[in-house]
Amino acid sequence: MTNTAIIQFNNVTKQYDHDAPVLDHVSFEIERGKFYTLLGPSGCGKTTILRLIAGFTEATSGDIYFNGKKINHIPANKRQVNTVFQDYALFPHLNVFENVAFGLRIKKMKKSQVAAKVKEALSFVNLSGYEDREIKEMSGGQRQRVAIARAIVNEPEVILLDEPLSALDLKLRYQMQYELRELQRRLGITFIFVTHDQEEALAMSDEIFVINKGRIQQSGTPIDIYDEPINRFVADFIGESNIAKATMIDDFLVAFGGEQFSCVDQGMNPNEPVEVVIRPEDLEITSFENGMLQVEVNSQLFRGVHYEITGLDKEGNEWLVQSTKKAAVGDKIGLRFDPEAIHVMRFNETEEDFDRRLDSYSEGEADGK
Ligand SMILES: Nc1ncnc2c1ncn2[C@@H]1O[C@H](COP(=O)(O)OP(=O)(O)OP(=O)(O)O)[C@@H](O)[C@H]1O
Repeated sequence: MTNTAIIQFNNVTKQYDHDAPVLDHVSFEIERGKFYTLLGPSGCGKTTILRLIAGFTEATSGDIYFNGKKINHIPANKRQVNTVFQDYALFPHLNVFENVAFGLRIKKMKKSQVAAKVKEALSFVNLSGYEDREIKEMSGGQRQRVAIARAIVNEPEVILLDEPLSALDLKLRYQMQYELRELQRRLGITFIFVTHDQEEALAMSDEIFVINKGRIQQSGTPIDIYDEPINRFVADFIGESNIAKATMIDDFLVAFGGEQFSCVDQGMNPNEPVEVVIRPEDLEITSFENGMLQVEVNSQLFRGVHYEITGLDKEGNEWLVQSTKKAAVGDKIGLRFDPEAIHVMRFNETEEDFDRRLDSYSEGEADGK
């Protein structure tokens, strides 16, 4: 475990009854003081990870550590963790002050200290002066802030946020994304945020875990995950992508769309079937003759800042391009791209498989193979 790791999952599996596991041998580390996002489609196991960290449920197998100590059987109220729920779970019959003070009162803190801490927490979320308001008199965004104040007032080491922005309209959602990110920076507490919205994850996080079917597919910074998706699921889930079936002819040479291209990837088997990703913004439109790939335009949409054009290559792959250039349906155009824009992926490889593959190369080198 690294020095800064605050939470560690070691081969954690969670299974209900005899169903397939909801989490399947999940291992990861959470470093102190960063903003993490668990990103994945509905039912992939995001909330289950939060519940295991909070102590609302126990792992079927595997170990969970907090600050280096195993916490598998430590009850929720003994953990240095607070949760902000999707529906905020505020007490409707209590005013803002009492909602925030609730946890401190349970701890039997002195009245004067409670008042000072609640005041500070409310000022952190820009709600100073709202102490006496009823919850029903607060807007969605304000309720959200009360829920956050209630979590931070306990001074936890980690705050878990389960889709906390999903009930807000788009404009407020953007504002709260900004506020939450700023708040995390100011407090320096570790935030673990759950969402199924990839844009939200890219905008807010230091680190993202992309999860599918109970397994972490990839973890990394937003830029790593966007630029270097490890498999089709991640490439597809994070932003718009062009994904095509391809053949890795040799190191640095890949074939797709009926042509061969230089690329920066290596270390696969000769003629291994793979998939390639090229982001739409990395494709440039040129004349048919000058195209590295030649396509026939089959759709065009004006999106305000650019046109979104799709075209089919001679193998029938569809390529989406974002361009300020116009092209009409039926036009034959060429596409150009840099070798770095081509990203080669092995079929269904997850991060763990990838790491194992890298290890096996270095072991091979050490053996002199
Ligand atoms: N108490 C339970 N008993 C049986 N199955 C459960 C239980 N809780 C969750 N599950 C199942 O575990 C799977 C993962 O659920 P989880 O809530 O972790 O997903 P999620 O990624 O947070 O989804 P969402 O975005 O829809 O909240 C789902 O298939 C769900 O039906």
